[in-house]
Amino acid sequence: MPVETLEDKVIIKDSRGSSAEIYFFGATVTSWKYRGKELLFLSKKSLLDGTKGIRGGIPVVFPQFAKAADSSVETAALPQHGLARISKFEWGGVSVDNESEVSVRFGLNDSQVPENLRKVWPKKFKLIYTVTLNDDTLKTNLSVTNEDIAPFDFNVLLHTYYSIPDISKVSVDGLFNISYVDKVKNFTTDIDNNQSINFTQTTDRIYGNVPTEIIKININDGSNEAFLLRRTNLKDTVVWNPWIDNAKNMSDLGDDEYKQMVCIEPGHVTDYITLKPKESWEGGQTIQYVTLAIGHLSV
Ligand SMILES: O=P(O)(O)OC[C@H]1O[C@@H](O)[C@H](O)[C@@H](O)[C@@H]1O
Repeated sequence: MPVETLEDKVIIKDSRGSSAEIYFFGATVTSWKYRGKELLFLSKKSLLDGTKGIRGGIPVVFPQFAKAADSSVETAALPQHGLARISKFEWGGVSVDNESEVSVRFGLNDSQVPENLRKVWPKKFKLIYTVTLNDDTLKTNLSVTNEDIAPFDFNVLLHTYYSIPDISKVSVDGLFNISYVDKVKNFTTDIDNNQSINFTQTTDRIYGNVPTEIIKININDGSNEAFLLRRTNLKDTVVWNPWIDNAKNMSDLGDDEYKQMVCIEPGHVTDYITLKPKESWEGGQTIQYVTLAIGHLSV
């Protein structure tokens, strides 16, 4: 059975032994295993009972990234990272199931959103989230449709937590020379002139309008493993690691777990996408896990 639907989640398996698990709560992908090896981080302290957003995997951020800086925008009263990650999606069924690919869908419309959230952002919308597994590649794709009678604005972001052996052995390529807003330095704008990003302290950067085709997350422990991230219609990328002090202050992250995770989050967050009634927007990410020595990639 390549697709197993349980009460709280769906498990998909590909013919070569890769698998993924997706909770209905937030349509959060909580596990992606390449032939048995876990590639996504999920905190041991994460609640999975639908009372709080899941700490790990790939929470879907919609329609607001972080807290809105401008209190006059329509999404300003929503909680941090919006409503999708704390709403229960419905099962949309299997869309592809063949030798090379398994693809499943989840849906969310405004009537399924908790009442308190619907009150503060009373828009009619429909999300369709598609998760596709193909051996070493995971694709997550979101479509947003405006079912209201007036336009609305939204942010979107795929808050991907990669599982890593040690944060000191990770580097990220592909964001060199691109300006970013540094949340750690009071939202100042900066440009990194290091070829790769390395992690030695709290890192919380919003890279805007990233032209790079491939962002590469390298595991520098001699294993020659890397993730190749390709984005569709997601122009911005957030890079986040909470580091020691923030980890200690988070109830759903173990004190040392910051070492085992890095978030590389493709999204559209530096401004809002406006959708007119009946219009749809679509975007997503494709992540390939590579294990061979593939030499220097020019990214
Ligand atoms: O604790 P949350 O709401 O899941 O957010 C986690 C992090 O998410 C990142 O996307 C933000 O840039 C960080 O500022 C934030 O701390």
